[in-house]
Parts: sequence; structure tokens; C-alpha cells
Amino acid sequence: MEIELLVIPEWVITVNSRNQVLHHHAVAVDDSRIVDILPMSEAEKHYRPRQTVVLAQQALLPGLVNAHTHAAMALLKGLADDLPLMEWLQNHIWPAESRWADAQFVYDGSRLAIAEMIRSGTTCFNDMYFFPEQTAKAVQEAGIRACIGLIVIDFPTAWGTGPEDYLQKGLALHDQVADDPLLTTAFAPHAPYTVSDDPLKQVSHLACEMDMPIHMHVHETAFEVQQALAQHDAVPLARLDNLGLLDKHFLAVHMTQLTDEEIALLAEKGTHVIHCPESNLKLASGFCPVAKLLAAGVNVALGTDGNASNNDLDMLGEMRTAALIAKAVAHDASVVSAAQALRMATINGATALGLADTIGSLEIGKAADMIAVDLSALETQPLYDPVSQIVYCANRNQVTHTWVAGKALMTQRELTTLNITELLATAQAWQQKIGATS
Ligand SMILES: CSC[C@H]1O[C@@H](n2cnc3c(O)ncnc32)[C@H](O)[C@@H]1O
Ligand SMILES: [Zn+2]
Repeated sequence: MEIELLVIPEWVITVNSRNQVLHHHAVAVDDSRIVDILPMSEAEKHYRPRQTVVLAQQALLPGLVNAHTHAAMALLKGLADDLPLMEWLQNHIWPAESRWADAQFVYDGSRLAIAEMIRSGTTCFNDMYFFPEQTAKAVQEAGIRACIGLIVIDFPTAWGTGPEDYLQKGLALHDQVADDPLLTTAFAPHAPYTVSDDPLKQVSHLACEMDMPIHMHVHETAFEVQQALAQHDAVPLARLDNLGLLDKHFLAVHMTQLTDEEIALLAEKGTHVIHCPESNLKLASGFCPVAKLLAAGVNVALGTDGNASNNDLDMLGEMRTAALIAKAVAHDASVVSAAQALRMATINGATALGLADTIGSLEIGKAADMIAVDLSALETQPLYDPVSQIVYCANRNQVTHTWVAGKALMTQRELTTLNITELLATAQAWQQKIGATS
């Protein structure tokens, strides 16, 4: 049978329901999908590939899913460090955004972020930012996969005048990208402290009717919870529940403040938690109780947050941080194994975005969103367990290949759809403009 592509790595890390790691197997790809996974010795008998990629000493795994980011913030990387969330946001980031965040900024920043993501093995990201049509354009040109946030926030910005306008523009974008197999959309109300009840009720209604995810920062800090108690006489999670938002469509980002009762509520409602450990550490926001959430049956996925609070978009690093912090928080080294951390960075993100039938694992019928990691370097040798090596040892420069829907976006560390020289020139032009005024 003639096929487009046959990839023959040392290991196939499937992230299927049995976490199978296959040695000396090949992955056959045709028409954007995985059509077979079979022993290497049989592959060449069964298939006549137009291209064969042999990856000796490399592991092939599902592309990483960054379940929470603000791609365009790549242009604000390092602009305001070492600050707590509210001071960072109100005194530095929001003023910078109101000065700079126009359509060109979002397009240029998104391209820079997408290049960083492809180079570090991310094949799908869930975004929340102004001018989402610019992020969508950058995604389409680069060939990566993304869920584009249709933002809602009470105050006016360069992108819109208020909630009605944001929703109208967002719904128009939803219709515009509906036929693109690599793009989906989610409602993205910013946070409980910036979106009032009426737009939240509207989002809840629309998300249910259109079967779309809702992506929101929630319980990021203790301050957020205390302030809401004083203002609304209810913690944000209870307010969102009363407004009807908590169900399987809801992606609650951060969740560093959670009681055991709230964890049980999330499990009962099927709400997803998006854990961003490095952003939480850098802004000193708090610690998400990941082990307790997983034990309660809550789907926990991973995100980097934006480049201005992390400051990288490195999902390999995020996996490692998530596994290490979870152990310290739980006072238990056995929680969040390497295999579990990898699930959080792949299939759990896909599940949160409603894409688990398409991406998140290497299985026959799924889209060929795959990455190769070279484990031959001395830093990852000797090697007893490739999953352990990827989560606890490897760094992002060891990602050699990135495919989305069977198309190579990076081959032997060379980007195929983005030009690094151009991206660097654009980043430096923005640095000069923004740096001159800060
Ligand atoms: C409505 S567009 C997104 C908005 O969110 C801001 N943002 C970035 N990181 C965080 C965070 O960790 N908590 C809250 N808000 C954040 C970003 O700067 C945009 O203004
Ligand atoms: Zn965020």
C-alpha cells in the first residue's frame, strides 16, 4: 500500500490508555492521519512510503498540548519580572498592552511564540488574547494546531468596546475558521474579577448551545478569592457554579486555591483544571493541589501561560516542573509519575479542549501530530526508561522533528514554515520600540 510517510524511531511512546511504549515499531501516516503502528520488521513489507524517516535513538511521541497561553505576549518576554500577579498585571502588563497591543503586535508576537512552540515540541496550543484573528492567521500560515480564545472582558481595549462587542467579533471569527481542521475556538472570559455576571451567563448559554469550551483564569491567587468573598459574598468558583458555568466545557486555569469540597465539586461537574506551575511559581501565586485533583478524578492538563510570566513556552520543562512540584506539595514522591506528567502534557490537554478523538496520543485513526526527541546525548544516557528520560532529563533542544497533521513543521531542528532570521528581526524591532518607552 502506498502511503505518504513512514517514521521509524527507536521507541514509540503512544500515551494510549495502557501507556504503551513500543520498541522498534514504525508509524505509518497517510492523508494527515496515523494509519498503522506496526513492528519495524513488517513495515517495509506492508507499505510503500513516499518518504521514510529513520530516527535511530529517538523517541516518537504525541505532540505536546499547551493548554493555556497568550501567544502574542512573546513580545513582552522579560518586560516585567519578579512581581506578584496584580502588581505585574495592573502596573506593568495592562499599561504595556494598552500602549502596544494592536493587530500587528498580536500577529508578530504570535509568530514568534509559534516558532518557539514548534521548536520545543508543542503541536497544539490553547490561546487567549486580543485580536484573536491575528493569532488565527499566524497559526494558519505556520501550520500548527490551535484553539483560539474568543475573549470577553468588561473593559474596552483596542480590540473591542466591551463584552457585547467582544462576543460579536468572537462569534464572527468562530464562523470564519469553522472549516479549518487545525483551528477550533473557545470562549475565553478573562477572569472572575474582570467579567461581570451578565456576560458570563451569556457565555455559559452559548458554550452549552454550541458545545464549545470555556477557558478562564480562576482562583489564581489567595487575594482573588478573598476579594471576591468581600465583593460578592462568594468565592469565584461558587459564583461561577451559580451562574451555570461549571461543567465538562469549563477549563479552569491555575486553581491554586482549592478546598477538598471544591475539588469534589470539580470532579462531579467534569470541569478541567489547567495547571501552569512555572507561572504560578514566578508570580508567587500559590500551588495547585494536582495530586489531590488527579486522585479525585479531575482531568488536569498543563499550560505555560504567556511568555511574560514564565518566561518560556517550553512544555518539556513545564512537565518536569509539574511532576516535581506535585511531589513537594503532596509530601509524597510517588505522586505524578513521569508517565502521568506526560499524559497531562498530551492527552489530558486534548481532552480538555474536546479534541481527544483527534490528538493527544499516537493511535491509529488520530491525526499525525507527533514529535521526535533525540535521546542519544550524554545528558540522556544511559537510558533505562525513555519516558523518565523525556520528563526528568531531556531539554527542548533535543526535539528534532515536529509534525502537525502529517506535515513536517520542523525537520532536524530546521523550521519549514517560519523564517528565523525574519522572526528575529521583527522581535528586535519591537524590542527597540517598546524598550524606548519603558
Ligand atoms: C483578555 S486577553 C488575556 C489577558 O490576560 C492577561 N494575563 C496574562 N497572564 C495572566 C495571568 O496569569 N492571570 C491573569 N491575566 C493574565 C494578559 O496580559 C491579557 O491582558
Ligand atoms: Zn494566563
